Amino acid sequence: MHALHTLDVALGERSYPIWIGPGLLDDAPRWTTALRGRHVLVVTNETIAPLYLSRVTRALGERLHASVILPDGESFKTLENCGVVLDALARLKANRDACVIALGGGVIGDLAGFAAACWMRGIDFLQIPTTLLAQVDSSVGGKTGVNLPAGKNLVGAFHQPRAVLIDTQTLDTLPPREYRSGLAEVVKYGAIGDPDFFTWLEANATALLARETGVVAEAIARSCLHKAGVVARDEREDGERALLNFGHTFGHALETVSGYGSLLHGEAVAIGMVLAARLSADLERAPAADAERLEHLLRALELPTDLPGGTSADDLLSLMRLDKKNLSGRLRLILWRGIGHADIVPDVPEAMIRAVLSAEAMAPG
Ligand SMILES: NC(=O)c1ccc[n+]([C@@H]2O[C@H](COP(=O)([O-])OP(=O)(O)OC[C@H]3O[C@@H](n4cnc5c(N)ncnc54)[C@H](O)[C@@H]3O)[C@@H](O)[C@H]2O)c1
Ligand SMILES: O=C(O)C(=O)C[C@@H](O)[C@H](O)[C@H](O)COP(=O)(O)O
Ligand SMILES: [Zn+2]
Repeated sequence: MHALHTLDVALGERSYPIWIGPGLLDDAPRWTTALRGRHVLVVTNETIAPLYLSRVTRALGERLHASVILPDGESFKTLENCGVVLDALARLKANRDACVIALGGGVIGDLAGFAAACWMRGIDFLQIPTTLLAQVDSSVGGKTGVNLPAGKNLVGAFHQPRAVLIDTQTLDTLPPREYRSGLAEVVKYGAIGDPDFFTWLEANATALLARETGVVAEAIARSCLHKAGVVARDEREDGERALLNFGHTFGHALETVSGYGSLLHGEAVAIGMVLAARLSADLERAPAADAERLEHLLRALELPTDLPGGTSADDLLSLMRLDKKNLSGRLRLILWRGIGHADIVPDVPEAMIRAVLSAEAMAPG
């Protein structure tokens, strides 16, 4: 057993706790303090509901509550399903002191959080993340939203949760591929800002893959600490927060061309980080050896590092032009100076991006 760990996302009056520990779902006296009013809507999906929903609803006691159980998958992170959640809030007659509980991975967290941001112009929400990816990244920081066919997360709002409850035992039921997908975002924190953490990840790759409890708990806590710090300093991505998008300009384009189906978010980010590192080396901003070290760590964690066969550079570039970091039609990418140091780089020549995509598409295996 590992102790409860509490972190804080410091945002003045809107500060909130991140509770991390095993079995926290059953610690209702702690997490129900985040619920202010009578009405509670739990949003989850058809995979998670049979595993964890009853433990959440049991804790709600006398409150007026209802649940929305969505179909499972990235392709359901849509405006239409946001509407399904809003309709459920209407049926519940939820007032402005109601709370939406997001019980699930990043898809549920982003969508339920966006519905909470929209209902009556913004009500509380509580994040109960059940994937590694959601525990280390998406549940913290208040980026909520949905996809459009034209691109990832193109519609959304910044809306912070009231609290984040990370029950590390929920990872026991998470499929291996989903678990590995979360490791990509963990590697990201080391890659962009914490060389010591990167070295720690290299040393603990086998233990992480084997899901050794203490090592996983430490990876979660260090990731949340990094993200909470960035969010506290730059909540709305006016500067530093954009670094958390390392690998995402490529990654989001890959997810979109794959039709939000074949590649998981973390897998797309892993490939995207390798592309960003190689591009940085091509631009002589970073040592090529660091790109190789990143690739090596991702491979050790059994994550993909190559573009899927048949990916069109033109299709990816066209999607990258709609990335939210771009300004006045100009691409802005997150590149790096090597392990632990990332930068926002405007005006990266498209020919260089095309070259890295084409070299990658032609590489063997
Ligand atoms: N808001 C942010 O800051 C942020 C950050 C990173 C990613 N994201 C978004 O998060 C999404 C990806 O999140 P994800 O990787 O959690 O994917 P996901 O939400 O699709 O969950 C992955 C899979 O695991 C299943 N699952 C969840 N918890 C489980 C459990 N405990 N046991 C068994 N199965 C379980 C889900 O049903 C799903 O099939 C993407 O849409 C991405 O854009 C958002
Ligand atoms: O919290 C952030 O800021 C991030 O960029 C975290 C990313 O891992 C995450 O995938 C996020 O949803 C991407 O944001 P977007 O602004 O590019 O949609
Ligand atoms: Zn991400």
